[in-house]
Amino acid sequence: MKKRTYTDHPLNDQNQTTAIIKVEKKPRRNDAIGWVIGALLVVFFTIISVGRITLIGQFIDDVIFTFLFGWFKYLLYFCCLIVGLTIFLGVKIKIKRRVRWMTICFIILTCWLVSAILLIYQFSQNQMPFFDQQSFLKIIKAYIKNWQNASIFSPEALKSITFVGFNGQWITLGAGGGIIGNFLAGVFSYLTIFGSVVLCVILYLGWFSWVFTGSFWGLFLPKKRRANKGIRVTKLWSNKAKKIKKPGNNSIYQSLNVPDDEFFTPQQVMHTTESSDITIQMPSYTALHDQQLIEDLIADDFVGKKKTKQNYVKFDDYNNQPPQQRRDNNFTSPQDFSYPRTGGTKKPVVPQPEQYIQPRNRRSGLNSGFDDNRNINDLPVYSSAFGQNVDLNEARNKLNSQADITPFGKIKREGQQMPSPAVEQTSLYDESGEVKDFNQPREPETFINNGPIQSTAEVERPGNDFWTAPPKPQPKVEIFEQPRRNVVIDKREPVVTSRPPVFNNPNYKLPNLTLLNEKQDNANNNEQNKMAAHNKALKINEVFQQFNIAASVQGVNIGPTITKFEIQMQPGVKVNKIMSLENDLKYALATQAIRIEAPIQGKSAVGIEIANQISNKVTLREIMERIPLEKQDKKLLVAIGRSVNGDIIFVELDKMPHLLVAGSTGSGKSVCINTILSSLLLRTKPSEVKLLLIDPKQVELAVYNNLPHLLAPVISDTKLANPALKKVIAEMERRYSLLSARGVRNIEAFNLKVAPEEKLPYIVIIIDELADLMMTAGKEIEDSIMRITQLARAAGIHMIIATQRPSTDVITGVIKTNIPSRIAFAVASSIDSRTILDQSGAEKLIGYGDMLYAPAGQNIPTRAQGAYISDDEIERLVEYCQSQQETSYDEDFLNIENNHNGGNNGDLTSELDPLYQEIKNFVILNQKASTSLIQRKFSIGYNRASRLMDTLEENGVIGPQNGAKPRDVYIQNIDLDDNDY
Ligand SMILES: Nc1ncnc2c1ncn2[C@@H]1O[C@H](COP(=O)(O)OP(=O)(O)OP(=O)(O)O)[C@@H](O)[C@H]1O
Repeated sequence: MKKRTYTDHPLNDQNQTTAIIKVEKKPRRNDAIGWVIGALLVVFFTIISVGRITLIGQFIDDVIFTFLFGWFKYLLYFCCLIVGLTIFLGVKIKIKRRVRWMTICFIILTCWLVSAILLIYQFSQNQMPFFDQQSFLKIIKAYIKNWQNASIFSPEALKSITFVGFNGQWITLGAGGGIIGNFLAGVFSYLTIFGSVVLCVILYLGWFSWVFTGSFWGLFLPKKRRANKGIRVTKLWSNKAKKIKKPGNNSIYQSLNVPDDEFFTPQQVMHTTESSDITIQMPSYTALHDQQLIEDLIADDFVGKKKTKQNYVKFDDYNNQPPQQRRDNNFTSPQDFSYPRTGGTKKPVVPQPEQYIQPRNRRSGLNSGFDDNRNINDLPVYSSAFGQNVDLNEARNKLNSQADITPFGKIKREGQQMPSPAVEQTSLYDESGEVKDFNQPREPETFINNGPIQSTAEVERPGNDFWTAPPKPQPKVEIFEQPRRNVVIDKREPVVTSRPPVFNNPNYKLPNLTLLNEKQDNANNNEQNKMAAHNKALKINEVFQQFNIAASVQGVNIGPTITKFEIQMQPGVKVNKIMSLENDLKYALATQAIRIEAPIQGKSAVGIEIANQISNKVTLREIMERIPLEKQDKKLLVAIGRSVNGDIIFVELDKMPHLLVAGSTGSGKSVCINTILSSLLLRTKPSEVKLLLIDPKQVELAVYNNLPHLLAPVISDTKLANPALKKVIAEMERRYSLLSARGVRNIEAFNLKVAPEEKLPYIVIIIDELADLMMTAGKEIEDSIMRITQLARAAGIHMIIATQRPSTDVITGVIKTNIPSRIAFAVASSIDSRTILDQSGAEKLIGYGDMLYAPAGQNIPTRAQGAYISDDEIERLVEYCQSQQETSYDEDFLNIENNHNGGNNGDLTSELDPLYQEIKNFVILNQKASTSLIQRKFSIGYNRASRLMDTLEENGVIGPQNGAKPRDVYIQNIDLDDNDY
């Protein structure tokens, strides 16, 4: 059966940002009574059986437990009791198949061991021979006779049968491991009775090894070679604690603790539990409601009757909002809502919106189960209250217009189109693999992972409260059309000269992965690529035959954009012979895009990489979803892409510690930078990572301009780049003195020692076109880069540099030496490739994100398809981050601009912007002032808007920036004509 995950869900195939979810009052699950009755029965039968109370108890004890399991029955009774109690208490335990097998093996082995040891005891009493041809029969016969004598079927027991009370012996010597144990001990007694024990002990050790390492021999292998697939137990629970407990890295037990007043994505839980063999869901845990709600939606029929006691929640919208915002936003309807929880502690207090969808026949008939293949559009359509057929999409639209909620929790602005996710292509690779360390323990630490999935979105991480100010509500943006005039109130207070402390929103929630596009089902593409690969393999073999080379294709890896054929040669054939066939292969396969890797890293095979017939996009989301659990607290972990094998590649920037990205124009550099930036936004709060973006091209990084993570506005003036880098060097030196004062060696150790508000955030500098900077101030820039890259690692400062001119005057020897990790996208010539990677190969890449990735210390680069993120997704992410916290730049970095402009910051009024007067009027009339509002209203760029805000502040029209609070407008309801500010 197809494994079902949340992302497979038909609702998610709809390419829609919103799913309508119905929440109805459901105080108790329907099956709860059944559970309690079941639990009571289990406990009841356990007690009467173990105590041999009543005839039924004696019968069950004798016939099922003692006969089969012998002494082991007491352990089973204990387990039954525990199971009964857990059901009764509402604890749910989900066990994977391999654990069931492990349990069965444990029972069998234990029974065998007990019986075998008993035989040795009998041998010591001279009741049992060392070796006998009739051993097996004797043992079985003796066991059955013994059992019968001790059971209610013994002649004595039958004579004096008691219906209630104890009867018969509790422990009979012959019981041992029951018929199971005696059977095995009997069979293996032909190895002599000691041989049987020894074999059983060996198997026991193998069993332990299986449990703790995932393989029979694992425990006996050196640590490095162990599969490390031991069983994992996850406990899901929730309480009022604000922090989620961090799962232990190595322990088999992990605990996912979700504060019960917050919501989290089903993916987060599903992906956590997917990697777990035993999932224990505590009664306090209520998070699967979301999933339940989706399933209910699918299971429901839809009709249009109106009903009052129900609420509709736009599932994605709600999940995507920070709790603070959920509370603060003035939704027209619903205003405040919460999912009802089991136990019914929180009830929705909601003005009831009109209702268009209503469930019918819950869990009955056609809809009672979950059908993997059902599409939401296949759902039956019933007559609606509007006298016409309404399908789900229509209902959804109608609801949207009523509810007036945008996907990101803001008030919908008239005429504004909400971003709809672009359809992404991704490949469907086998996702059931396991976590593989790519090049550990080498640094930088890079991981390729196909394995257990862990969504990291929205996981509150402990120890990261760098906050300096209490939570502030997000302002609601409103625009008044009618100005009020003629009353003058000057609200000005004494001018505050010092900058307010940097505001950090303590309720800042990491963006949810649902903001990113889903991966698309590429089954068709994969099928076609598979067929094409088969034909290509035949052609490659033909070429070898034609040139009398004893080699053939032995393996094929179909990646997202490239297929890699593994060629094996007969002994004595030179690798160079295959290399020399490159042009002939190109000819035979009618393609230019061939790259030969000789040999493949870690294999005695030569790789021939050929572009796929159809390429699949690799989405950022599919990579982020597969970050393993143990990496979830790594702040600087960023997604790179997928290798030709379909493995996930991601990297920790702090281990890297700097990255050079180069490739010709249109090869995918900017997308790569965007995925790196987006990975950081998805995993870090503004207090944890600060970004300095230098974008001489002016267009690539402009979208990030309002991010709360920024140290300074995106620097697009090349003249400002070096002063900014100098500021970073100064910060680096300051950090070094802080580190040495504390006697620590790096920022991680420092942050562990200091109070939350003193913690230092990481700084990531991104330069998206080094060539432009090198042209303006080559030597100085090179010096600054050298200083930062040489020293900044311990201070938590990392640099990513991109360029489309991989020539030696841009990527100088100094820069190359100091930036050991490189990504090469397609370039024009092998010389360019050598400049980037010190070897050729990048000239054979096919562009569009096709890359060679060479982390520090890895000689042979890995070919990969870069992760893709669309502009829509980036906008959504940025908007989400911005909606939670306003931008507050570092004063030092803001001063760069002023200093550089000749220190004319006190002279802002001297060159008034032509829009100044108009904007001032607008601000006063509406009593609202924010950079983004002005940007939107007057369609101007960020820099200009923020300059205008500064001027307004300078002139006393508005107050200083105050964290997330809206700025004060000092002049209220003014007669504009009388005002000369
Ligand atoms: N990982 C990827 N997957 C799929 N398509 C990609 C990927 N990366 C880039 N592309 C495609 O290539 C186009 C160019 O990418 P990008 O803008 O990143 O190139 P660039 O190297 O930054 O170019 P320039 O230097 O001119 O800015 C994108 O618009 C996109 O269509």
